[in-house]
Order: sequence, then C-alpha cells, then structure tokens
Amino acid sequence: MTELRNNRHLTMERLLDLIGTAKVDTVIVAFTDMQGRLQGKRLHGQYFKDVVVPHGTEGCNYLLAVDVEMNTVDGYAISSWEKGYGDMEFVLDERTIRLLSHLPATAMVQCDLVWPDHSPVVQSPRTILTSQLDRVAERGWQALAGTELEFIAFDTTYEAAHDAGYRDLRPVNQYNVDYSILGTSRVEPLLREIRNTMYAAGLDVEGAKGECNFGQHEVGFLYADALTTADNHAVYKNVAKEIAAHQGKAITFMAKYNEREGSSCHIHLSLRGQDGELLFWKDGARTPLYDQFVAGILATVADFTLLYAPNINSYKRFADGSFAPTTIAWGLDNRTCAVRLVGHGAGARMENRIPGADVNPYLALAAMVAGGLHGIENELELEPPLEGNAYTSGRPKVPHTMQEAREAFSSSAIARATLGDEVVDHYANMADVELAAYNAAVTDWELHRGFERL
Ligand SMILES: NC(=O)CC[C@H](N)C(=O)O
Repeated sequence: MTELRNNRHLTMERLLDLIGTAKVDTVIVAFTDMQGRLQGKRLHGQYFKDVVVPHGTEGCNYLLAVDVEMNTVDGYAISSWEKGYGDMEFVLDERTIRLLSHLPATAMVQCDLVWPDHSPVVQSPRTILTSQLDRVAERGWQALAGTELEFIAFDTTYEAAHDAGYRDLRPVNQYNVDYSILGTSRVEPLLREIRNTMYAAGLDVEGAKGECNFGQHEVGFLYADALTTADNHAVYKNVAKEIAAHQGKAITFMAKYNEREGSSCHIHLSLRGQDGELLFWKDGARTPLYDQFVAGILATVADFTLLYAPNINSYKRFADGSFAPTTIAWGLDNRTCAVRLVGHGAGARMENRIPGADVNPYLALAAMVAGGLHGIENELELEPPLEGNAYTSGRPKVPHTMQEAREAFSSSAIARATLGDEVVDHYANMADVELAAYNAAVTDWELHRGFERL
C-alpha cells in the first residue's frame, strides 16, 4: 500500500469507501500546467470508482501548449493543429489524495501525465521535477523544501475587479501591515479559513503574517520533501483563490501588482540523506557540500532565471530596495541578496529569494536542484558572503528582462544537459509566446505618457 504523506491524506481504499457511503460524491483529478495551475476534471464519485480507477482518464495535450489565456499557439513540438491535439493520460498519484473541506463532499487527486503508449510527458512540470529528484535519490539523498508565497487580497469579487479593469481596487488593508497583528485580525475570516482548509487538506500550516504592500499577506507552511511541497503549493494557490471568491474577495499572486512591494515565493532548500542525516552541517559549521550546492545555484542564476521568473510581470519585481533581489550574491541572513543562508544544524538551509508568487514551483525547484547538483559535481568554490547592501554592491545582476532570461536559458549548456533539449525548447517557446503577446500590446503606461504629450 502507498505510504501516506500524513494522516490527513486518504488512501485510495479509504477514498473509495467514502464514495461508497456517499460521504464523497465528487473527485477532482488534476495536474499542474506550465503556468503552475491545476487543470483537470471534476468526476462523479461513482464514475471515478467504477471507471477511472481501473481504466484511467485523459485530457487534451494542448493543456501543455497554451498561453495564460488558453489560446492555442505555435511552436510546441508535442502539440499542434498539425498533430491533431490528441490526448495525454492522467496517472493518479495515490499519495496526493486529500479532502477539500471548503467544497461539499469533494476530494482531489493529483496526477502525472503520460502519452497513450505510457511514455512520460517529459515537458510536464511534475515530471521535470521528479527527474531532478531522481538524480538526488541516485546519490542516496533527498531534497527538502519549503515555499513562502505572498499575495494581495482585495475587498472585491474577481468579477467586479475584472469589470473595473483591475483599476482602483480596494485592498483589504489600507496601510503597511508587515507583522501587524491588528492588520491580520482585520482579515482573519479569510486567513483562518485558508489555514484550516489547508491543514485539513494535508498541509502542515505554520501561520499567517501581514506583509508590506497594502492588503499583502503570507500564509506559511512547514517544509517537506520537494515533490510534496510543490504539490501542496499548487493546491494551496488554487484553494486560496476559491476561498477568497466564496467570501466575496479576490486575491492575486501576481509578482508585481503595483509599484509598491511585489509578492515573492522564497524557496528554502536543503539536502539530507535518505534517513534524514544532515548533509549541510557538521561539527557546528557548514559542510563543503553545502557550499558547493549554493555555489552551483549562484553560478546558474542566469541559466535558470526564466524558470524563477516565468512571466513578463515577474521582472518588474526586481527593484532595488524592495526586498526583492536584483544582484547575484549570497549572504548570511542578508535579505538584500538573491541567496540567503539561514539556520544551523538540522535547520541549515538556503533561501532563493528570486522567485515571485507567480512562479511554477515544480520548475523552480527543478532548476534549483539542477543548479545545486552542478555545483557539487564540479566542486564549485563558494565566494565569501556579501556583507552589507547587495543592491549597491556592484555584483552581477539577475537578468532584468524576460528576453535576456530566455536567451540565457535557451543557450545554457547546463540547462540542456540537466533538463534535456525537449524541455528547454518547450519552455523557451513559452517565453517567445509571452514576449510576442507583450510586444503586441499597447499599455496604459504608453497612453498616459504619450497620448497628449508626444
Ligand atoms: N518578506 C520579505 O522579505 C518581502 C519580500 C518582497 N515582498 C519580495 O517581493 O521579494
């Protein structure tokens, strides 16, 4: 029997029992798409039990070849009008079965994707992460990770926000509520329902805190193995939006909603032995392996920025003095650096501060593992820590545009050697599609600046 991630997850046997006694009547089967979103179907419990568990289910392969707005676009080798937009098969991962208590009698199962001949869909984000984690496991290690997502909440429905052109929206707080207990109390009905729903769904919830931008908050979760963390992250983002919508509110995980502070997804990562032995700390100090891992992450920042910052908007977040990084540097508990080292002993870990809340966690974690292993394999030396203000340090810059990040990713020998050509070409095309859409758009900024004055 598959080992449960914790006792709030369900075995398949238990889920089928709950369907048999009508305690569950709806099962969502979902995978994570290129943008990090859950895509799939809601199935009637009985159909899930009688047909899907024994025979499987499918979805159109365009789901890994569309843009944010679900437009069919050109340039993907695996999916096109010429290829007829056929199916991919969903492979249920029984370790992910959970109840979603904010919905009536509903459970969710997350899936991997295979082609009809059962070969893996290598471009699927979950497969990309699993491949890198297999490399970690081959060495007798495991990767532990935590993702910290910030969001901004508004006192409006998504529909009203849309109809207002996303202008003049009222955030749930009108001032900076960083660490403010009063600030979070004002939003507690929303935060509490998110925390408790996520706990019931198998996530280990730490708590919630206010952040700097108006209406900005963060719900924190304990670290877990990297695949569990990515699975939970995808479910959390979806559920948090659904709960907000139920309460007549809207939340956004855009990396940069306005000109104030953006929303981050700091990613914490460490390696352990398969039985939990420490690999990053020995005799009261960092190990050479830890330093090589961090050196590898730093050496590959440019190669993998596209996976840390996958949207046009992601790059607007990289602003000096905003707590989002702009330089490729590391420091000891230094929040101005791209990489911050924190903790000691069992808590010793690196924090990658580059990703925004719009990141796809599977892809970012895969990139970090690939970069870190590159550092270990090549025994890279870690430069001394940056002391003081990284923003004014003159260190090399994190790529500041999507075009730059796309070129660095596509021409990266490390990305191609670790992720494979099929993956690199697929995600370089995703960047080309976004860049083309952005370049074709005339923005508010241009109108305001030029309409009368130019
Ligand atoms: N908590 C923080 O360090 C703030 C992070 C900041 N909001 C960012 O976008 O990176």
